[in-house]
Amino acid sequence: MILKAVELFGFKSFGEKTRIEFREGVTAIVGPNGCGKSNIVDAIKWVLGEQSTKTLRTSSMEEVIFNGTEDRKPLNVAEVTLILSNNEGHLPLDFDEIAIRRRVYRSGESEYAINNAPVRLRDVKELFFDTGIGKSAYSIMEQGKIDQILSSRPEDRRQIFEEAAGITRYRQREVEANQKLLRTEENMVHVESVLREVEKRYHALKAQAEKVERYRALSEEIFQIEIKQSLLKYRRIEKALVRHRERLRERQEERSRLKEQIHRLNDSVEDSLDTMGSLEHDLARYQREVYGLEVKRHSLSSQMTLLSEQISEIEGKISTDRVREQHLRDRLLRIESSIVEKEKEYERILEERRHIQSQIQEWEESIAVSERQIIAFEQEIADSEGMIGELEREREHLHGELANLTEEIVKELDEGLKRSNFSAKERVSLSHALRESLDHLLARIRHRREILQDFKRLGNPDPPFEEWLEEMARAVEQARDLYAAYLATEPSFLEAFTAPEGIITKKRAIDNLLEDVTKKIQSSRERIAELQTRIREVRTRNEQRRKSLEDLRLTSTRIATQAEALRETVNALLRDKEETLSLINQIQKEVDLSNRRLDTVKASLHALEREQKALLQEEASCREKIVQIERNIKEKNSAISSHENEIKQKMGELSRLQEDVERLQVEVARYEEEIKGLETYFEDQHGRSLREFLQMEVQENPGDLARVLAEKREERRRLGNVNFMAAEEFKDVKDRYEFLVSQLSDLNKAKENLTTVLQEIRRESRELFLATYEKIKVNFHQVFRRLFGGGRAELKLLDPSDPLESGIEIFAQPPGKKLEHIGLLSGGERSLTAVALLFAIYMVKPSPFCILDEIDAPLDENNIGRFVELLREFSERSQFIVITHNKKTITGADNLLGVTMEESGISKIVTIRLLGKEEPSYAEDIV
Ligand SMILES: Nc1ncnc2c1ncn2[C@@H]1O[C@H](COP(=O)(O)OP(=O)(O)OP(=O)(O)O)[C@@H](O)[C@H]1O
Repeated sequence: MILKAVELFGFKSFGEKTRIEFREGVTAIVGPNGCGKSNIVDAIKWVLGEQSTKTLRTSSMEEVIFNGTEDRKPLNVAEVTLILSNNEGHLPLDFDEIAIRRRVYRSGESEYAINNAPVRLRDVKELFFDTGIGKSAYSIMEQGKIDQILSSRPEDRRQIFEEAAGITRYRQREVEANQKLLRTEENMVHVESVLREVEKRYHALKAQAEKVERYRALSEEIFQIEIKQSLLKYRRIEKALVRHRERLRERQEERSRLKEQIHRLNDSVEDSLDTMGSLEHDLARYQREVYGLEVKRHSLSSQMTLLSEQISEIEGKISTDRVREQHLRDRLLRIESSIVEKEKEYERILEERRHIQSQIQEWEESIAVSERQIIAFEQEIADSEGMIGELEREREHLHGELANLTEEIVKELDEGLKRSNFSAKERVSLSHALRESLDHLLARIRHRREILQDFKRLGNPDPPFEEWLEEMARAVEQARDLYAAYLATEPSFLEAFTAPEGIITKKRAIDNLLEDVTKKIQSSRERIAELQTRIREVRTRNEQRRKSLEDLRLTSTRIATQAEALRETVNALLRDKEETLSLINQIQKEVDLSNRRLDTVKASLHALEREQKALLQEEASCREKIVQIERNIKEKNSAISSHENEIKQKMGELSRLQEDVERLQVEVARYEEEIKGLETYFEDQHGRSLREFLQMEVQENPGDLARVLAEKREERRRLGNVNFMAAEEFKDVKDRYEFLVSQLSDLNKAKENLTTVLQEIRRESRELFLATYEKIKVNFHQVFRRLFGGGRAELKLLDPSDPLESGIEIFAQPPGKKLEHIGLLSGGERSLTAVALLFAIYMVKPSPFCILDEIDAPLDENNIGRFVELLREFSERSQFIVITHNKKTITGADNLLGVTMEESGISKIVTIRLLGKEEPSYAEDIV
């Protein structure tokens, strides 16, 4: 984390909006006295939550707002923003850059914001817990702070040690826990005092409530006994009522049953009289029926004889028809087999005809193809003849051109020869001379060879070669001269003749064209002759095809006639078949008809037989019924007289029952009236219905109940006056009392928890503090020796038994001096000692950035050197912003910021980066 920038507006001398950018390493802020350097430090402290006006060097918080100058009006708001880079996550916020802003208005309103979101001062403080940064931490060191470190009160030094130990957070938690503990104890005291009050009332009301309780219990018991007494009476009457009702119901049922029986007997007598009437009527009817049935039976017998004769006649006709039908079926089989035969023959002929037809079609198609071929050949002949005409016209034209060209060649040749003085005579004589010379040379060579052979034969070893060669060379020279003279006679213009664009070349081209044209004419004529031969051939073939076609057509016609005749034969056979089939059908119909008639006649005969049988049965049954009816009439007569006797007896019984029923009805009404009276009395007495308690069981006897009731009533009377409100009041007080007791117990538990937490915090704080303190102690001695070039320094806990409260004493022994309490050191020595302590702390817990405001002022040249060296060393780990007037410190810085007051009373920032290189003179001026 580094401090990237500070933006100020309206803060002290920064009346204009100013942004001060910081970089890593050591930055020196320089400028004349009173130009506003320390105001920058104040601004940073202010944003970090400084509330002390003394530390801010003002008398009130509004004084930090720009007060105006002679030329500028005062402002109403002061605002400072710190911009920190949080790439390494030192601060517990998930942002790479954090902007913390504080604003104060003249009205006194103040506000904080982190990344533009409004926050509380507490949030800002918590953000920097244990980072070494903060209004009272060690990241900002100024003369006042040096004094604080070295002040005579050892307790004041503790804070920076605690910050380095990282126990600020624990301190905060401890304070909070202590506050909570205090609040808990206060609450306990309060709860206890209220509880005491409530407890007194609780006991007083408890006794009254118990009396009310007893009174209510007795009343309830009395009520219960009274219910039981009433229930016993109620049940007694009810029992009698039920018994009487049951008896009444029995008598009524008996009466109904008797009435029913009498009614049934009357009905039965009436039914018997009705039955008698109908029986006599039936008897007469059956006697008439028997007579009728005898007559019917005789007529049926004569009909049945007639039908049997008809059946024999029909059966004879059916057998004759069946013989006829068989004859016809044999004939039909014969006809069908000849139809199949003829159909096959017909199919074969048709197949043959189809075959011939397809042949005819093929011949016709090939004749048509040949005709088209002839037409194509004739067309090609016509085209070739047209082309021959054109070629002949071209040949004629080329002949004309050739004649003209030949004339031109002759003319040009003559002119060329004339121009070149060509002499044919001279050329011929030179060619003769050349030939002669060469012949002469050849003859000489042959001659010398013969001489050489003679020399060899004669054995003369030395022929005159030199002489011969001399002679030969002369002869060759002569021939060469002649040849040169011959070449000189050749006319030079001939070359132009034979050149590619020369006239001879043109002639050759025309010759070639003529040859081409002649060849083309020749080949076209050959093609015409060939085509004519092919046309003749094709026509001859077509003639033969036409003849074959004619034969095929004749055969086809003949086959068609045969097919027609066969079709006729088949049709005749089919007609014959139809006729035979219809005859067979007719016979079958007749047979069916005869069969149906036979069935009908047989059915009629059977029906008559059945009818005859039925008549016999009916006659028998009628006779049986007559006997039965006569017996029934007798029985009915005796039943009627018995029923009439029974009715008389039952009527006597019925009048006795009627008297019983009327008496019981009077009894039941009396018991019902008694129950109603009991219920009304109970309701009047208790305001509740007795019916609510009908299910209740009563074990006791009436005597016991009466005795207990008298006792309970006496006890209740003895209770005297009762405060019925006491019970309700007691309930409220009891709830409150119990609530307070439970609260007190909760508070006790909370107190115990807080005490444990506090012990834990103190234990951890103590361990952390001691570990850090020991490290700082060792570092302090080492850094001191470096800064002083020797000597000794020590830290001491004033009360080692309570390190969290103990003051810290500093002892220092500069080289060559005695170990002394720091109060006795010189100003410079004190500053150097404080710086040593500061760096010793940094070694344990480096603060991410550190601001030193003129802490080098009291140091001499030697000490400044060592201070700057240490500063540079530590700048590897932390960012240092140093306000200084010292040139050595300035020279040791990486960056320079100048503060000026170009306009009186308004601070302005000038950035000077490379001191002594880019703008040395300006830096010097500012310093
Ligand atoms: N509220 C304010 N409005 C305007 N100017 C103010 C206000 N408060 C302080 N100043 C001016 O700020 C200046 C003091 O600035 P500061 O103490 O930062 O100077 P410095 O550069 O640290 O000086 P030195 O080097 O002497 O310590 C004074 O001129 C004072 O008038």
